[in-house]
Amino acid sequence: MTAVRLSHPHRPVRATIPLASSKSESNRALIIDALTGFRCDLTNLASARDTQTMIRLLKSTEQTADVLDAGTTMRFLTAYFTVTNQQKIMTGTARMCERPIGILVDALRSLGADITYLNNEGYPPLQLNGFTANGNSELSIRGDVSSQYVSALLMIAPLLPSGLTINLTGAVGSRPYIEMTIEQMRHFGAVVDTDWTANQLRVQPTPYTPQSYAVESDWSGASYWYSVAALADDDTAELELLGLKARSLQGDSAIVDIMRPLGVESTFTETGVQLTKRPAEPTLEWDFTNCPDLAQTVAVCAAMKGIRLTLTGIESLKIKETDRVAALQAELQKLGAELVEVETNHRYEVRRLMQPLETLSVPEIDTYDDHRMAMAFAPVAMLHPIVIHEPGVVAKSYPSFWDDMARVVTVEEV
Ligand SMILES: O=C(O)C1=C[C@@H](OP(=O)(O)O)[C@@H](O)[C@H](O)C1
Ligand SMILES: C=C(OP(=O)(O)O)C(=O)O
Repeated sequence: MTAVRLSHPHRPVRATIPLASSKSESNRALIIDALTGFRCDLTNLASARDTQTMIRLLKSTEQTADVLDAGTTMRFLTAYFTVTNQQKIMTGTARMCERPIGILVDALRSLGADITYLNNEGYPPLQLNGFTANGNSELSIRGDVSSQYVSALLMIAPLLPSGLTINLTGAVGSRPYIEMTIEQMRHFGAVVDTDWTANQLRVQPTPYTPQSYAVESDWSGASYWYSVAALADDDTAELELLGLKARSLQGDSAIVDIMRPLGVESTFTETGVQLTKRPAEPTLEWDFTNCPDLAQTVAVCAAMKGIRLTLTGIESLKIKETDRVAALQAELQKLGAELVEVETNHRYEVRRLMQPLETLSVPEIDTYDDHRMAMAFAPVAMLHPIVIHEPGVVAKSYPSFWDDMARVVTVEEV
């Protein structure tokens, strides 16, 4: 399928959305399960390609582990194969080989890993040549590039002879993902102390104990439904999102607070969360340091509602599945909007050019091999027909996205 055309919101806008399970929770649970010798009972694991790839590679006896475009799978498996002394070649898509990994490799080397770069220094592909713990039990690591390096080190730390103390230097981005890792580790019996004033994390050499674990629905995937509700031109719109909890390990549950001023009220029920409409506010400023995966959803939604949005904390978007800042800049223009850097200290604004929607032709959105570009722009269909190219990209995190979308709009292959 090369494109889908989305149009004609169903009236009234009323639907129950099954959602996908969280790939972030799934991939952590799978690594920890592997470190217990596969003795845990994991339920509701994600159907996301990133998680299915993790499952496949954990079981594979092949020497090359191709993670495709899955960042967590690359970073977590690099640490896992290292600590379990498996000699592997770690590789992925062309884009994965442009996503930095040197900070994690340096940290693993400082613990006794023998790792070589097969192509460019600091980037996959990597060759893992073996591991002999050298007794080092403390390291410092930058916290402002990717939290996935920190999560990867934390999860293997209970297996190190003296545990591990991690000192995070500089600003810490995506901290809720580090906290998710720690909470899941504790669930499986790890002993982790945190001192967030000193940005120090201490893991004792206490082995994991096998437990059961049920993965929650994915809050990042839920964000697209918040945008659908915000853009619905129907004050009675009601969406029920299944399997989400008010007390979540996922930092992207911040979408509840972000979307209130954009016109969406959340009510938690026994089965998930109910979205209803409320009046929107004319401006919003949000720091996405803790929830970078929400930035695209909120930028497109604000652009379509004519809300002036100021975004900070989006620097890490440049090293994700694509340069998401550049991709947003190019594609928002097709909606008569723009994303501009207003100050050099990474402060951006989304501005909607006051072009009436009716005068837009049907925008054709390019997706840059990025699932979140496809899903962030899809809710535009609540107000104006839209074509999304390469819709298959959603498989990375939310393979059933278009089936769920067909519950609220007409989805046609074109
Ligand atoms: O640990 C995780 O599960 C993730 C951490 C975040 O990455 P960064 O830490 O690189 O920002 C996020 O963008 C990614 O989708 C998933
Ligand atoms: C950035 C993402 O994933 P990863 O870094 O795990 O590839 C994402 O899912 O938006």
